[in-house]
Amino acid sequence: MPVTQKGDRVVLQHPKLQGASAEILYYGATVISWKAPSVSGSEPAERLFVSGKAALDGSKPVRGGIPVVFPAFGAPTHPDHAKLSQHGFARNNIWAYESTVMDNEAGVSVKLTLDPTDAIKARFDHPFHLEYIVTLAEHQLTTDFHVKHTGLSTTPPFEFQALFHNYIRAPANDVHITPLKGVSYYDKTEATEEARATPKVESREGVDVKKFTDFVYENAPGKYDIVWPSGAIEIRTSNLKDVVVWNPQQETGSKIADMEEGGWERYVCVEPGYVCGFVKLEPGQTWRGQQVLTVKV
Ligand SMILES: O=P(O)(O)OC[C@H]1O[C@H](O)[C@H](O)[C@@H](O)[C@@H]1O
Repeated sequence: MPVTQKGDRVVLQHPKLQGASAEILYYGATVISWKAPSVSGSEPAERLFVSGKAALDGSKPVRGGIPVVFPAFGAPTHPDHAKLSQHGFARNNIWAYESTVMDNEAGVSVKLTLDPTDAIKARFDHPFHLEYIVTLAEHQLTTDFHVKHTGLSTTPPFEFQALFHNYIRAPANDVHITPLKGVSYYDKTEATEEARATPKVESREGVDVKKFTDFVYENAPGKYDIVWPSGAIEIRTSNLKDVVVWNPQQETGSKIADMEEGGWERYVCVEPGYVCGFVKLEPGQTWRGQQVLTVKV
């Protein structure tokens, strides 16, 4: 069966390619596994990092995979988001499985949804409907995030940020991310609020994460290559103008309670999103953000 619903997750299996699969937890609609073969046709291998200490039981957001960040990135900055926790509520609420959207020789695709609960309304009282479509193809995983304003025409618009927090499994000390040269970014590792709010310009041809990195690139190219000696992943995006590159290295990684020992050496987070400024959604409108992850080697 290409789509199997289990207790806490839905599992996608490629209809033709034995072992190519994806697993999505209902908690947070978090993709916690994506297995894809290399281009040369090797056995499908895990492409995402999930910490061995990650909670998968819904007690806290998953440390790894692809958490969905909505409606606020980081500590909320919008007055309307003041009651929300870091990265918002999409990643720590239970989504509903809606349907299998596609099931053919090319791949398989499912849709999950999230609507306001009383607990969400107490912190973010806006009429919305979220849809998340995850598509598994031979060397690809696509995630589509749709935000709909479901209010009547007289309802005020609402504002949000959105981001796919990809933990890409890769040897962190050997990765390079391109092409970000010349792109402005905010450096969240700076000690003062003023320095964090002052844009810098990326001067490197290929960005590495050999030291603690938490950079928010604004108006980035939208297509990124993450390359290391034995592998490469491409991320193509639509409607996601910014990208965050994060790796805590030992300096801050060792302080993260649910990070496995040395985990920071095994991934790089390359996170496309709309996080500088806010999307403003009018009643009846739907906003769509998409990424396509492709194994290139
Ligand atoms: O620990 P979390 O809430 O999952 O956040 C993990 C990381 O997410 C993003 O990459 C942010 O830019 C980082 O500042 C943050 O540390």
